[in-house]
Amino acid sequence: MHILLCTQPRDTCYVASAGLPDLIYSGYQPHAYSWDDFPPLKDILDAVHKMLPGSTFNSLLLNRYKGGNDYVGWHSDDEKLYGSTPEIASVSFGCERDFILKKKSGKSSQERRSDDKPPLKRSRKSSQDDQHSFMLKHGSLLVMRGNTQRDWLHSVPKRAKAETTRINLTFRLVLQE
Ligand SMILES: O=C(O)CCC(=O)C(=O)O
Ligand SMILES: [Fe+2]
Repeated sequence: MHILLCTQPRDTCYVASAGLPDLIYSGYQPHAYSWDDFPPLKDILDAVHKMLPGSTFNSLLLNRYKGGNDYVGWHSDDEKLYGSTPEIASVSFGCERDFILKKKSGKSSQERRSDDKPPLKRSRKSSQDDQHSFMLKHGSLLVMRGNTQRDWLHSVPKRAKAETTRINLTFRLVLQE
């Protein structure tokens, strides 16, 4: 008998308002907990709504990185249920970790240029504009919106020096039909 264990390289938990369509990402379909199960998370949601007037979030994907071996690989949060221009508010607590944004291939600032540079020059390795790194500190709020998920990948790579736990909360809006 073959047993296939699919585990993520960090701990996750999903919280969502009642009645939303199920979240399925990278082959996972997490159980949706209720906000009432976690009053402190509801308080943080209220604080985020106050910080970002005009934005609405109704779900939360929580990540726990227990140390530098825990990570999230390159991905974009472009699931259909978030619509074409998802807004994601990401709050971090605990150990500082690097958060890296990398432009998707075909979207690089050089490839997109419509000037008449020779093809050889144009196909050189991606420019510095195509990757950005942010150190996400305890208590920080990072917002991704617009075409970020369409045009960019992001990751939190392994870091040998990160010894303590980091908790990250990504608030999202699941659209309803
Ligand atoms: O931990 C982070 O800062 C990012 C988490 C993330 O990208 C995600 O939950 O989709
Ligand atoms: Fe993400």
